[in-house]
Amino acid sequence: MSATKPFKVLIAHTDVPPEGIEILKEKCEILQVINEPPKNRPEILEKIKGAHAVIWGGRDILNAEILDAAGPQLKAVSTMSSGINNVDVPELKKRGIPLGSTPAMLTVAVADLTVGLLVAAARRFQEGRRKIDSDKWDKDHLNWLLGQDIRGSTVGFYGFGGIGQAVAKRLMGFEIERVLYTTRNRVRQDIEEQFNAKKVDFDTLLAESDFLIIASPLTKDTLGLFNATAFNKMKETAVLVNVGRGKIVNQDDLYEALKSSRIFAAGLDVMDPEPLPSKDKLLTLDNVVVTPHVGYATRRTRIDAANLASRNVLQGLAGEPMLSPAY
Ligand SMILES: O=CC(=O)O
Repeated sequence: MSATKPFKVLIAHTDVPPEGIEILKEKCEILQVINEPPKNRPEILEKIKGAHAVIWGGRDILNAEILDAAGPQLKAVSTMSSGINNVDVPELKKRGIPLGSTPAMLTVAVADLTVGLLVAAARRFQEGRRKIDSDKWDKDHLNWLLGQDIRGSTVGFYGFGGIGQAVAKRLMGFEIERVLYTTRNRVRQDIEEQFNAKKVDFDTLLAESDFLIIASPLTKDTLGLFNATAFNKMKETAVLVNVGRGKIVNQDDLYEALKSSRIFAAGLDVMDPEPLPSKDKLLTLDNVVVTPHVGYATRRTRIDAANLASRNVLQGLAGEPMLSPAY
């Protein structure tokens, strides 16, 4: 009976899989948001009153307005994401509220999609599809639609955490030659050995990568980092893949670099803005493959993320450190 349960937890998104939040039921009364975003904001503000914890499933902003509406008894928040750039972290910290996130649960699905984008961009999927659509399938020229080889290539990672390493693991099966990475801290030696990986500075990463994968969070240091200056240092045959955040790339500069064939192609799961308008100039290009930020959109990933978010908030409610703290 809900009256006997000590805690109230708000599930602030309609699509959180019930299997993932099952473990909350023993100790918590579950309040579920029913409306879809963005119409759910007033509903969240109403339902969060008196909640002890919240699972923040969507990409809308969790800020002081939400925390004020909840009240001082709020003890734990968890996202179901890797990125937490939609959360006002200083505000949560100021109030002493622990925040959990679920990066480890997303790694496999995002890594799979990253490899998909890399192959699609390298092998010109978008252009090929457009040729078919416009009855321009050319069967007479041997050099038609030649792509970039993955075998024997140097793959560069901007950000070489869980996702980057999972991508590298998958790409070993494609017989890549070596891995370069740029991160603040060097990864463990055994990981470097496993992938024949070497930490390099940003300019070396740009100059030597055949495939350059952005798998890092958006911070003030990464905002707009991949701009014209960066693209001008890359190989003309290089393929850029972004599964981090759209704003890490200066998209106008990327458009110019792709249009002028300064770089070969790009595969993007993240863009700026999101949703990307259907009339965006980027979509006019043949050498860009886009997916609508679906890196972690698999059924199992969603369940696993909801489950970890639930365990995070249960820990927070018990006054224990979260299993996957965001800070
Ligand atoms: O992009 C997805 C996430 O940050 O979880």
